[in-house]
Amino acid sequence: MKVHKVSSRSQHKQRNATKRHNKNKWHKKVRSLDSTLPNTSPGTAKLEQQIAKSEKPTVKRLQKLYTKPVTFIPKNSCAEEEKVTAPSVTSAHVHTNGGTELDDSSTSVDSKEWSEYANSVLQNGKESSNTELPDTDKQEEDDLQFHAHLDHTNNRAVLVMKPGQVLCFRGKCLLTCLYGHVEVLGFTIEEGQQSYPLFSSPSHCPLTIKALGNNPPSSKNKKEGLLEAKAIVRKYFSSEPSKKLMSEVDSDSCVVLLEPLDTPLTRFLTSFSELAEIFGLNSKELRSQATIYNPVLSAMGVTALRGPCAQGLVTSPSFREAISSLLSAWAGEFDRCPVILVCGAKSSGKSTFNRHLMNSLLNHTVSVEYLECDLGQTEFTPPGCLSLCTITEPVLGPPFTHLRDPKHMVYYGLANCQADIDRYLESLKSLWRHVSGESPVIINTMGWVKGHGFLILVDLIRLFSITHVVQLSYGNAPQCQLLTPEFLRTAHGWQTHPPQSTLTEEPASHLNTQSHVFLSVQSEFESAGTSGEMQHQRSNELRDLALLSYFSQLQSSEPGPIRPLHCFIPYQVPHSSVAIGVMHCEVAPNNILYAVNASIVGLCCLSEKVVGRGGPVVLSQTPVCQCVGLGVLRGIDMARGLYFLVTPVSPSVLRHVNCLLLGEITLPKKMLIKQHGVEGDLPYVTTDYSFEAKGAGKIHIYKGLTRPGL
Ligand SMILES: Nc1ncnc2c1ncn2[C@@H]1O[C@H](COP(=O)(O)OP(=O)(O)OP(=O)(O)O)[C@@H](O)[C@H]1O
Repeated sequence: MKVHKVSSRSQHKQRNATKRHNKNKWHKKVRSLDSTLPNTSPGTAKLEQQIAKSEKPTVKRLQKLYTKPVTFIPKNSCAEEEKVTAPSVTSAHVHTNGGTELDDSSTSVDSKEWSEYANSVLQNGKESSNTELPDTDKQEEDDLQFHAHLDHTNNRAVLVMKPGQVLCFRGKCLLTCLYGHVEVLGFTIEEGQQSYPLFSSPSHCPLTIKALGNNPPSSKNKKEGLLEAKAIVRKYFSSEPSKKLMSEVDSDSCVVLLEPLDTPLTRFLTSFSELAEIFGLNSKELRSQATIYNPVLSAMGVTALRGPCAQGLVTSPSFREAISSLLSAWAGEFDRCPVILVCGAKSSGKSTFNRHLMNSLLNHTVSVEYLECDLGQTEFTPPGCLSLCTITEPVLGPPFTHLRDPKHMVYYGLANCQADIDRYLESLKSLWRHVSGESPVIINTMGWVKGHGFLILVDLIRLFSITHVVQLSYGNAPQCQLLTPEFLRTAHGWQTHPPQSTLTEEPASHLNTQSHVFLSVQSEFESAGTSGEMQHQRSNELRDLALLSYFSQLQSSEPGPIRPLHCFIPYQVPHSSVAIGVMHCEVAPNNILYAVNASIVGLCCLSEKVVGRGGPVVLSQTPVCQCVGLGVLRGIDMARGLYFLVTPVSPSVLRHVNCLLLGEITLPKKMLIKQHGVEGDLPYVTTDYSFEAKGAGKIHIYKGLTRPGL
């Protein structure tokens, strides 16, 4: 897209445009002002350390938010179900494949392919059904049997699990607990609760559903429990479920409903050929034929795993102890809510620990606050953003499946903070001012634990009055000095110094002199400390996934064709109403529009009013201000003095945006190279390329090659 030089004529026209749009500078379908949007935080936020001493929320995690209604099944649907169920596989196959129960109702999803696959699994499997198994093997084989029954009419399946049974899987589905309770990534899902989306992607370790059985102190006896469980299973089928399935139901069973999961996000991601298997198996699982043949689960989008690939989350004793003492810290008496900082070297398992901790806390409280300090591997926002989120729902998948609207966010614009540590810390301080102090706070940190990265950790502990430090390590020696209270007494940070130190630059009263509880966690999972090498595991791929996830919000919630970026009607905003700034490098003011065009920009709110004199308003310094989301500046009209911007941010919030910040976070190449439904030349992409062109850049394709010497 062309960017013209600013001319006085265009400036004049643009002044008129500004007048016309004086009130609604964001022109599209601007609705009423959202009065709930808080004011911009000033650039140099003063540190507010003390969280008010406050009451713990007495409400436990909401239960019975809504019970999933049992779908009405028309009377004649039995006949229909019978029609689609043609037995094609004998039960002998089922047992020899070590773990699949094939109810007769499930055979419609069976096929020759499946039978062949089943046989191939059989050859690699351990035993056949008529071989005498030692008791432990029998137990194992038994545990691998997933008793699931498919309801064709409603395209859903009921799975009966016995207490302690674990289903480790790849794929995605919607899970509702119908009877008993199950645990997924630390979160307990009980009968009567809402449905939860589960995503198990090869980008991360597989998810597991663990049956916890029924609550023992029940008012019902065993027999009543059994009858209740059976009645629940029956309710979900139009005809009597198979005898085999019913015989598995017991008073202490767990009964879950599984449904396929299809959302704008999953449709958008899988529309890219490279991401077609984003919820499939990883190469190791494929190679080791780690799947359990179960057509009912497969029909719901779930592939059960077995053997070494079915370990799921590995929790070492220190991992479990840390979680348990943090839960006790929340349950016990305290003057201040626990503020938990989780740190460790790259790929030591910080984010996974955080997810487990967050979910475990959500079993006991309605919300957890999450301060994101990791610019590269963000949990709830696009990369390059620092944020404070209030989390009320469990996170049951990788970050790109659970982006949330943050309570407050600052766009830093880079995937690491080395270039400007002070701006990084000022941004975090400005976010910290919005911590409520009524919920436990989890602080996620970067994997940069050496040199300046380590000094930043020391600062964070002091600045945010951390009550608990969880430090993850792997191997025989810790990757950096342990951040114990004793060490903190004399340690220097980037901005802070030990309180007694004569070198201190800030008054000691501003610093946390309280001590923290130190919890050391030894990560014992196989790949601890090694960056993911498999597809979808590399940091840059995960960042792209987060961005794709963010922009998937533009897609329609109804199934239909995927729409490329240029198909969305852009907002138009006058040059003079929004300031523009480049954060990651020096760009001459004359070239700034070349730089921002066709780029991702942070949509930010400056506290002072932006009034231009016609032409673009260029910032000379990078402000620390609130960011409400990201957008793609898809065009600039110099003649009319307008920016054209595509964003999923709602118009009511956009009205507060008066600053566009450009950083180093770029659009995923996939979004430019694979534009759906475009015939002929792809917008923004050319092969007729001149290195001389201003604002142009070559698309680098990452081939996953390791640099020599690494
Ligand atoms: N306890 C665990 N058991 C099994 N796998 C794990 C465990 N913890 C982490 N992993 C896996 O290791 C990889 C890296 O984990 P994670 O993203 O949690 O590490 P991190 O320290 O947050 O990484 P980064 O420094 O890049 O942010 C992921 O694939 C994750 O699924």
